Amino acid sequence: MSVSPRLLQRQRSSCVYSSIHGFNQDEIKEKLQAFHGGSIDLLKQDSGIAVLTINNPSRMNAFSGSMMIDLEERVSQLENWPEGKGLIVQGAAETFCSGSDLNAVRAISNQQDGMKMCMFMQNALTRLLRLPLISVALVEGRALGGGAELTTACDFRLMEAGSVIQFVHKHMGLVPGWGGAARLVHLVGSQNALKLLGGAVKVDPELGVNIGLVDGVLEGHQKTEGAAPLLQQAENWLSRYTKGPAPVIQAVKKVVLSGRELPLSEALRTEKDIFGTVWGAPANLEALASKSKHK
Ligand SMILES: CCCC(=O)SCCNC(=O)CCNC(=O)[C@H](O)C(C)(C)COP(=O)(O)OP(=O)(O)OC[C@H]1O[C@@H](n2cnc3c(N)ncnc32)[C@H](O)[C@@H]1OP(=O)(O)O
Repeated sequence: MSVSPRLLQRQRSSCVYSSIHGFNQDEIKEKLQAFHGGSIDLLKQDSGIAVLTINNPSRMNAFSGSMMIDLEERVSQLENWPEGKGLIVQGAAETFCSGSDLNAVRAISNQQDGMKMCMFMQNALTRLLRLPLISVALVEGRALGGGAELTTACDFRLMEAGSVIQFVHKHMGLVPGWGGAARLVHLVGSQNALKLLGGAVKVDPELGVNIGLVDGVLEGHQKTEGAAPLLQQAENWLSRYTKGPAPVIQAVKKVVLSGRELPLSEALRTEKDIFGTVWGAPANLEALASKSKHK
């Protein structure tokens, strides 16, 4: 698939690492490709809500090398989706993700490869978080290690009753490397982040809600009679934020993102630019026309 120069430029500006940091994406992709298995599947729906599925059930949806490459490609597709409004990230076969595939980790356990994989995944997950879509991680079963980090690359987290998010890195002699620690501190504050990482705490839905990591708890559809399928519950939850025209929803995400990531003056200037894309645009004119009392 050929990528347009504008899209390439947008991708680069969303990345943390580029050639000036000694990062060569093609080189690490070649290495990761050797560790195959599983896939990352993308379904773009007419509703403007896409579903991204981490699919490697025989390994509890652990990330193989080829799945890391898949993820980056799916993010590229989502960056180039003008009709998009929302995104749900889920795991296949009733569990979320057990982190990186330990077989692949063993094979690239040298310092150099580890750093390259780390930069590749930080770039991919930063681009995921910076998509102009409102995103939700739907946690069913377990989100462990890199799987827990992946949940923090979404705007919101929903947990099924009985599910667990656990930063198990300490047990592996590691710390998060996919950007999960930095994002966790933003989400729950440094005190709570230190507790979760230092204690490799099992976060259940109740604890998750209490510390502000989790935004909603869904009924387990297999345990609760009459409960809707989890994905349906997640789509219903998300739809309150994605109702309306795509350019407006994307603008909402962009102003919040710039407020979150940029120094105030820069965020204000960015907000002005984004405001300029919706002011006088069709949705704005239609809304004005419907207010007949104020003509
Ligand atoms: C910067 C990123 C850092 C990281 O992500 S490091 C990786 C962190 N993740 C982990 O340490 C999780 C390791 N897995 C486990 O603790 C357990 O498998 C887990 C997820 C609690 C499930 O336990 P059980 O329900 O008892 O099932 P099980 O152990 O028999 O697992 C079923 C099959 O899945 C495999 N699996 C699970 N997690 C994996 C992983 N991360 N990499 C590779 N394979 C993995 C496991 O080996 C087993 O396979 P098999 O049936 O024995 O062939």
